Amino acid sequence: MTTILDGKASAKAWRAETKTRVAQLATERQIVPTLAVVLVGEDPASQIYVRNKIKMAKQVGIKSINKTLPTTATQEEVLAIVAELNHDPEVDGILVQLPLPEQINEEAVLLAVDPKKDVDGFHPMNLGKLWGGQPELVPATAAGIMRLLADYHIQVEGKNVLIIGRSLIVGRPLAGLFLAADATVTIAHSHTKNTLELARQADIVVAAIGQANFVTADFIKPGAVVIDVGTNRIDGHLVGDVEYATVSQKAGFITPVPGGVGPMTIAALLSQTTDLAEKR
Ligand SMILES: NC(=O)C1=CN([C@@H]2O[C@H](COP(=O)(O)OP(=O)(O)OC[C@H]3O[C@@H](n4cnc5c(N)ncnc54)[C@H](OP(=O)(O)O)[C@@H]3O)[C@@H](O)[C@H]2O)C=CC1
Ligand SMILES: Nc1nc(=O)c2c([nH]1)NC[C@@H]1CN(c3ccc(C(=O)N[C@@H](CCC(=O)O)C(=O)O)cc3)C=[N+]21
Repeated sequence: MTTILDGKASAKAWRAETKTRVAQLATERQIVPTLAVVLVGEDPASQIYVRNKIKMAKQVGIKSINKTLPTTATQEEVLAIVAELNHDPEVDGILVQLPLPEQINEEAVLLAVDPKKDVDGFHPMNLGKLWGGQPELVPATAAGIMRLLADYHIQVEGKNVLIIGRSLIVGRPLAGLFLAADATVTIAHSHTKNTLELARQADIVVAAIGQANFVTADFIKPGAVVIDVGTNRIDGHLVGDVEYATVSQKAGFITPVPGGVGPMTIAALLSQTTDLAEKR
């Protein structure tokens, strides 16, 4: 029997906790947690994220500020907006949607975000803290995945974890969190020669690749935990990186897409924005 890791339900419970904290900030300190989102261009996964994020923020009482720029925006324009948000005392968290269009230097933009407002945890200082074993501001997808595992009482300590994908948004920070939680972590990427063999030995497999149905039942040890981060649009449908129909027959636990990691990402972001507002 496979247990479906219901990210939608878990995220709902987490948002309810956040909502209580937001209400407390309003009554006790007249503070409204505020999240600023910078979106440059029209990346489809980013558009899904931004749309859901705005809706959920509203639901818990967090104020959203949206800065949307065309695909043709210059680096100076993006940096000017980041500087403005850094200096705005009402803004608790700043999130720059990735990927950025190619004319913009991603590293320079992420470095420009005030590390104290870096709600996405992408600033080198926050990534350094995470890799140093002292996580503070943690990328939302990674934080959301760890919370989902905890909600289902899935033990991480001593487990063999394979993360497929090494992006700044998902693979790298998640590896840092699993390591901090005492798992044995392997990261596979496009140069890895034996991803299939590595996956077959893993107790927990995380797919963060961006290719529909990449992970098939062949990859999975019976009873393993499968976390599907992929958000691929195929003929107007959202599908993950895992071939759900077959893998769900073999796995012990699996996240669906939609309704798995996505909602947890948003819940994590709202919780972390509230953490920052509490520190004002
Ligand atoms: N649900 C959510 O909350 C979120 C969902 N996503 C989704 O997750 C997916 C991944 O996103 P993101 O991490 O940003 O993607 P990136 O494109 O930045 O990274 C993809 C990673 O997959 C690796 N990869 C590509 N092909 C293979 C292969 N054949 N074997 C092993 N590894 C491979 C790449 O390796 P290399 O480094 O060598 O190129 C890279 O590290 C996307 O579908 C995205 O939309 C992303 C963030 C949050
Ligand atoms: N700086 C930055 N941080 C990110 O975390 C980031 C990013 N940039 N760029 C884009 C990717 C993608 N991403 C998603 C988050 C939630 C859903 C989500 O809510 N998914 C719902 C979709 C439901 C629907 O269909 O609307 C679900 O899976 O159930 C999707 C995608 C975050 N990313």
